[in-house]
Amino acid sequence: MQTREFFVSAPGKVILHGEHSVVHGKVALAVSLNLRTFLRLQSTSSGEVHINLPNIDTFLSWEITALQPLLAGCKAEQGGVKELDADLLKRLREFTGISEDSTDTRSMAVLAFLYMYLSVFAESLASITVSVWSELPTGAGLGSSAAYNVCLSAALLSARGNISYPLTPQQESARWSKEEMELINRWAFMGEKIIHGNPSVVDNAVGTWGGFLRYHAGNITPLSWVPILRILLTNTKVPRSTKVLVSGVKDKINKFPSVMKPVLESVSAVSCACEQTLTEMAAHGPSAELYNILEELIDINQHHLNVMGVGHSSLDTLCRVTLARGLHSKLTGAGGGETDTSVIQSTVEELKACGFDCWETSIGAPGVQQHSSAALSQDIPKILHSY
Ligand SMILES: Nc1ncnc2c1ncn2[C@@H]1O[C@H](COP(=O)(O)OP(=O)(O)O)[C@@H](O)[C@H]1O
Ligand SMILES: C[C@@](O)(CCOP(=O)(O)O)CC(=O)O
Ligand SMILES: [Mg+2]
Repeated sequence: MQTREFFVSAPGKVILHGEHSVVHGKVALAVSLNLRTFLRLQSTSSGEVHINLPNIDTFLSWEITALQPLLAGCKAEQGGVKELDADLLKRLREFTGISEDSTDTRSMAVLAFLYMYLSVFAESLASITVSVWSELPTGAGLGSSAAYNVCLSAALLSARGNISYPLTPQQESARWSKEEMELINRWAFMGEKIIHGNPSVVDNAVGTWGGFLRYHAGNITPLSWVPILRILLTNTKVPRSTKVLVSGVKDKINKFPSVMKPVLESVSAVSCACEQTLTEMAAHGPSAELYNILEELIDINQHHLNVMGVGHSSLDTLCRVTLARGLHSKLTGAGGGETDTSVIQSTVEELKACGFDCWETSIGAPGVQQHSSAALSQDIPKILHSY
């Protein structure tokens, strides 16, 4: 390992349309958020691996000699990671005592970290300390798991020497090459598989590449012509697990295939209609009529998501409150919408009175990056250094 300490970050995401149906091969439109997860990796000589996850109050360490036996029989990945190593995952579950049906926040984060660390460093386990802190709420549908996995993947692969450290001494932030980012994305997907069970690739793709993406059946197309959308994010703070929701939708499709398949198809059509409307806005300028179409599509999609069984009474409250002020909302894994200025403040106040967290954020942030410590707001290195 060449560098003693370095920092990386990756953004969260909002899915405009296509959550859940994307898992079943349909079109999704997603955009990165200007809310990021930050990771500090430090090489040490302690003979231990430390992970500090202050957002979820988790601080753990292991002796490398205790981890080494878990690798018995494992082949080191030569960069072409495609499938989860089920045997390694099983040994890790036994070692950590994390059962297969666990969706516990801490357990999932620890399992994803240990799996990636052991796989990437299989040839020679290194003493490192990894600290991760995020601006994203955890488990609120904003892709915190993907931002976490993308950061882990980028940092571990760099530290292992599988990809470069792109930052030069003159730079504040830098990105990896296309090939390196593809590798980051593939390893991040392994982490998503551990946390989500059956993820699409959308969240880790947005965390890796950033910007606005169209995703369909393995093909990622960046969209560069999107008009400015103001997104009012609302976190209803109702705890839920993506893994459980995704598997619930699958059960529903299996139980009522002829009812549910047209719903997935319709969501896909909503994504395409939204994409077409955004293209028209970019070509001819936004108009009230086009914004109206975007709003109607949001309402239609939210109804479809309710049909899939991933709604919640708190989301119904949110939609009711915002609609009373002429705003249209849908969940994004769990929440999103679009707006006009004077109405926002009063809507935010009313949503906060319902017990929800609410904030406006910008979209289209860059994907995974390496940063100099000086380039980060002072608070972030301070938080990451304090563990
Ligand atoms: N900052 C973080 N620190 C530690 N673990 C995290 C962090 N952010 C996300 N995670 C992991 O990701 C999980 C949340 O993933 P998920 O249920 O997919 O929700 P979402 O991705 O919408 O936030 C958490 O339970 C935790 O295991
Ligand atoms: C529901 C889904 O479409 C998005 C999940 O997003 P999040 O983890 O809830 O932020 C699942 C997926 O695409 O893997
Ligand atoms: Mg997630």
